[in-house]
Amino acid sequence: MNTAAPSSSSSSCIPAASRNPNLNLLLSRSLLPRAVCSFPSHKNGSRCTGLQLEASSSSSGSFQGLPRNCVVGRYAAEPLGAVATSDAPGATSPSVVGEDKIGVLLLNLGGPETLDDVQPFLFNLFADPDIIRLPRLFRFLQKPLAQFISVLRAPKSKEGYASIGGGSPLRQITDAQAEELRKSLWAKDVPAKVYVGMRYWHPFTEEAIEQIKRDGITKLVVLPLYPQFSISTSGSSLRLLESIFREDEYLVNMQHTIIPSWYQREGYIKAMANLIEQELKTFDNPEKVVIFFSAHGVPLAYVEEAGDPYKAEMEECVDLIMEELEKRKFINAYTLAYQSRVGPVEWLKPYTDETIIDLGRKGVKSLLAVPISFVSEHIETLEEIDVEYKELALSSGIEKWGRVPALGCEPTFISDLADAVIESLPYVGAMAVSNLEARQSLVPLGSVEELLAAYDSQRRELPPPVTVWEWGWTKSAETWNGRAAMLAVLVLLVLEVTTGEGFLHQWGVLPLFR
Ligand SMILES: C=CC1=C(C)c2cc3[nH]c(cc4nc(cc5[nH]c(cc1n2)c(C)c5CCC(=O)O)C(CCC(=O)O)=C4C)c(C)c3C=C
Ligand SMILES: [Fe+2]
Repeated sequence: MNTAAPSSSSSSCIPAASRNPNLNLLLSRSLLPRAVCSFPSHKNGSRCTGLQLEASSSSSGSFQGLPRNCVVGRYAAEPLGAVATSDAPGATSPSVVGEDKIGVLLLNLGGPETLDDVQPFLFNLFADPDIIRLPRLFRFLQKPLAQFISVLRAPKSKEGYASIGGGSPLRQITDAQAEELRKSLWAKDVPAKVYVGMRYWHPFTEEAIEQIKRDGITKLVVLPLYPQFSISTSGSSLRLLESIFREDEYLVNMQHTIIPSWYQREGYIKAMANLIEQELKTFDNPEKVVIFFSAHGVPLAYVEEAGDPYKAEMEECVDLIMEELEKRKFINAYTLAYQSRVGPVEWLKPYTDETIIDLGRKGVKSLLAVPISFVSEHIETLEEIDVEYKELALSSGIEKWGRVPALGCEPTFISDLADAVIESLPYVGAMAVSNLEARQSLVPLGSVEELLAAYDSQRRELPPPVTVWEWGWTKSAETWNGRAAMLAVLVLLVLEVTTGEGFLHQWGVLPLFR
């Protein structure tokens, strides 16, 4: 039985110097031409032209099926001619390109570093209106609700983090990725400083921004470390960033650009295919292995009500990886499912656990799990996939189980991120000059709202992913009854938590969660 653990070498941080020299060919290549615009008004996947961001901001925000970021754009060829390397790699002073100091800000989720961090980390997560969006009238309940849910969930989450060594590895891995990216940029003659800004734990985005200001960065490339865009991940981080920028004179004047998603980049696709190929070869009969892509889920309402492009981007990403594998003569069966749902609302389907059981029932014997929505090892790869889903697979009739490691500092991947940064440099500060080509391709200063509006124009209320209460006969009645009941219960719970009195205390339930 093959129960091979993911090989650590591919996810460990290998010096940029050892990367494949052929990859330098990617340096001047544009973003994959295959990536088509699927803004709401372009449902047939036609290519973007002109002011897509503005055009889409007035549309309905409910776009099933195809919405994806318009990150195609042509690459304006000449920008790096002006780059002058003035520091040696490894120097600590901010990078200087001509008069400019270039910074790259990596945005990520963040994770609790100790078990004591778990509840406050969860509070930050649930206090985010892009994770739980309450009706306007009840916004004042966001923080008490976050407090309540985080206290309730903390014991289960702590168990998970305890089982992977007492905390999330995310900070360490993201720092290592930042360092490798810096080295790769320097090796490509782009001396830049790389910063890490987390959404829910240290180093917080605000801390990174303070450092960027202290370093006097004049041009900033913002790169969310999520390959696919979701309102709940990159969207949330970008919304926060824009609010920080708006309130700060220095930042308002600093030129920047944003790479909203990059799942379709050739280097990323190749890096994923490399890792999959490597793991496939550890099976006795690689051709019989079903490749099982498992992505972090989001509540269905994000896609169906708010227009989150996440599902469409995920599906396209899987197709691109499989096409790459086919080119390498791996014609395996494959499937995509969604994991890590929280609470009883409906999330994207099919669910990973149900799909594993189903595959076992259908007689599949070899399964290779591929985490697809995130580029670092984290609790959901190390605990949920490696322990829970593996056990489930083995008890469902699957005999051989393997798991592809997360990309981490895989050199092809890091080199491609560096290329993405370099390709974005011509667009830095593009809004200031209203450069149409730039607006078509990347997200310029001040345009985050426009980007989000493309998917999330009405900022609709989204059912909290963690609490639901439903009754009634029609769908609409159920929804409104559910919301009203849920809010009534929330008010009672908040009162109970804040006063220390109420039915849960009477029943002796609440102190259990303390
Ligand atoms: C693309 C990746 C992710 C999406 C989309 C996403 C949406 C999402 N997540 C929650 C709730 C939780 N997420 C938690 C941890 C967590 N989430 C992601 C990634 C995505 N989340 C990662 C990488 C991690 C792990 C970070 C780490 O510590 O290593 C947690 C905490 C862990 C737990 O208790 O299970 C929660 C809760 C929601 C509600 C959501 C979409 C609305
Ligand atoms: Fe999550």
